[in-house]
Amino acid sequence: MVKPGTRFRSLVPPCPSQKNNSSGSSSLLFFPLGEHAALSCPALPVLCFLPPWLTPVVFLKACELEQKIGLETSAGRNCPLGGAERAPASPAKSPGIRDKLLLGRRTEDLADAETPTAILFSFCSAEEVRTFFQRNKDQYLALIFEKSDSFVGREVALDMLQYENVAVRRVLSSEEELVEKFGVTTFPSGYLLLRNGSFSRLPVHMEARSFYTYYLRTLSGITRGSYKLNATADASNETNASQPKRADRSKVYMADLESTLHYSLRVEAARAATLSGAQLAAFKCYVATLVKYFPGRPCVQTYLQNLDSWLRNWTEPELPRSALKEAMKNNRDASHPAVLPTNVTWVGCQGSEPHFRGYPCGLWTIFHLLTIQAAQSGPDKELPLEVLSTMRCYVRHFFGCQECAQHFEAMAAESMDRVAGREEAVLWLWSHHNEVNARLAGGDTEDPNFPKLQWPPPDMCPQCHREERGVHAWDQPAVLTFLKAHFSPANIYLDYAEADPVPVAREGTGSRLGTEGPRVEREKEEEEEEKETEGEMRAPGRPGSPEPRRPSIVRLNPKLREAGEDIVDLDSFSEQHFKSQALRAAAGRRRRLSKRDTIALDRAAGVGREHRLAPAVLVREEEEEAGEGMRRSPWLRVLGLGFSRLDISLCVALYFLSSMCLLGMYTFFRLRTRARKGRPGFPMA
Ligand SMILES: Cc1cc2nc3c(=O)[nH]c(=O)nc-3n(C[C@H](O)[C@H](O)[C@H](O)COP(=O)(O)OP(=O)(O)OC[C@H]3O[C@@H](n4cnc5c(N)ncnc54)[C@H](O)[C@@H]3O)c2cc1C
Repeated sequence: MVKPGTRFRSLVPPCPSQKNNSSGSSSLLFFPLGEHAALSCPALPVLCFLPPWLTPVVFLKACELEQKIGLETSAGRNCPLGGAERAPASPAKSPGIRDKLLLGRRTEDLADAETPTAILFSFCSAEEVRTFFQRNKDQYLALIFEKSDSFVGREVALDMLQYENVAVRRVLSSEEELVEKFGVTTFPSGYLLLRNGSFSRLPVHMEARSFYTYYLRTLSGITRGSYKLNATADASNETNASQPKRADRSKVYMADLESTLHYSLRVEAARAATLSGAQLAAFKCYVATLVKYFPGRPCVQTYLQNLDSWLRNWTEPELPRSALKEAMKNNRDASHPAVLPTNVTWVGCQGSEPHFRGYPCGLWTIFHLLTIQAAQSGPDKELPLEVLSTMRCYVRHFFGCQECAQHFEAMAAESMDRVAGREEAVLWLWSHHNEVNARLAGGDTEDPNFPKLQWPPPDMCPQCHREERGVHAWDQPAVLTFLKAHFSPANIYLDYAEADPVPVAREGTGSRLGTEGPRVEREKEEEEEEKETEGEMRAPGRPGSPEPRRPSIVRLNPKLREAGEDIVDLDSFSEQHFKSQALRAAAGRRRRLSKRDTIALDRAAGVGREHRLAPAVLVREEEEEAGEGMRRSPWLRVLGLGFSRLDISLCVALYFLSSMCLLGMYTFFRLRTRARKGRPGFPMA
């Protein structure tokens, strides 16, 4: 449970300015190996040609010298601004050797100016800005104007490294030409340049890292590298059957909620041939909670009430699917029609491709909605776990993604029981959903158009976010207020929902319930019902598709799995992005971007849930393989030099050759001297 005052952990190493004993080099842990090795010590190639006994001395001297040169260069020769603007090097903020080599230099002065390392540890000049779009294909250039002791620019650059079409550069406050050109008056402040030369200030609520990063990531055309590849690979054989719908993410859509209910009740829960024991109890509990708290249209509420009473009357230990199916049919002819639409239409939960989002998104939305409704309709301390326990039971017994269910169960087992009030339950679900978001962010199954953010993002709820000495923190009372408004019946919209079979009654559900979709023929509906509940279960959001829907699971970050319950990792995105970039760089082309780590949610009816771990394991293995270079042998880690295996092998080979060469020369001269000594002298004349 998120307790008041919980600190939200940042996985990106804290700014050196906030650390007391930082070496400042920890952020380099995840650098791509190539750069890492190259930066470890520039003397490496020289060392390879030295005989072993000279190595340590020369190595240390060379590194020392290089370090000095780096600093002197940045202080004077290359930097027209002089030493004044050099990045600080106080002992508390002292950067590591690699940082020192670059810190404070202009990006353009560096031979490897376009590498992440160069970008992060240097600053941008007017000339670089002028020629940027000629040299780069990016659509946007974000400039973070800041003072030399600020780290915001570097942090934002770091956060955005894996994103394409946008570049981030820091500009120092002393770069007069640029400061004047952009009319910068506050530091830090961010500006966005476009290819056509126009620019504007980043419209953020707060001049802080998370606000900049969030804004940049949501710009149109910004993609994460891997997704571009994914999309290209998929483009040829994927067709999105459903029409894209206009959705506003600040709204909740009835079409999503009803589609989710239909799928969960008639497909997911009715998958087993019979329901009994805990499974039957979980189902009854789910329906009863829906009746109590789901703010549905009257026909849907009647439907749920009828089903609930029918279930209450069912006293047999086993409930066969055929009986349940019959009980779950719509009844349009009754004086109070009981109808739960059978068409599946995703609006707010629509993915950019059919295999993204959809049902799991709808399920989260339903349960958030239920926790909020429960919090607003009873004494706070009364049955605080009512909705959360229902969700836990539903997920455990019915949710088609078994691995997801296991993760959720683990989270629930750890802290759900400690929830003592209904509002706390709302926040528990919110924070744990964010934990899941953090774990899945950057994974292959994340919809590129809907990146997994810590929710609500700053533009949806600026007052929910705070920065305390550069570290992100949530304002929980503000979050609660926001959640209550977002998941309120007044914010549920009827766009694309099936026409209400009882139009008169619609008035009761509020003015938001306005627009309507075409009414589905009853026969067609019944046909669909049959299709949905029998035989092969089809994908929601993909009508007629022969393929089962495959919502997917992303492998877990074990580090995050270990994380305590109270921690919400806002910055885990950056960490994950950065790490995955390092892994990609190390693995080169080997990485298969994929649906390989996806598992099928839906399986043949009656079989229940299936759990395919193999693909996830494969990916994990692949990831381990990719990260091999990072897991160096202990003595190398102790040295902390960042040599790759290739470096070491080359060195060993060259050491061996040079030693052999020396030995050969020694033997040759020795033999020659001996031969000379032994040879009789020329007879004297
Ligand atoms: C219980 C459960 C466990 C899951 N576990 C896994 C798993 O282990 N691995 C896996 O690959 N997938 C898992 N999923 C699926 C995954 O969480 C997403 O639902 C899915 O990837 C679709 O993501 P989405 O982008 O639509 O957003 P979702 O995460 O599904 O969110 C849906 C909507 O809820 C809102 N929202 C987002 N975050 C919050 C929040 N913190 N609080 C309140 N509202 C929020 C947003 O409006 C968002 O559009 C799980 C789903 C559920 C329901």
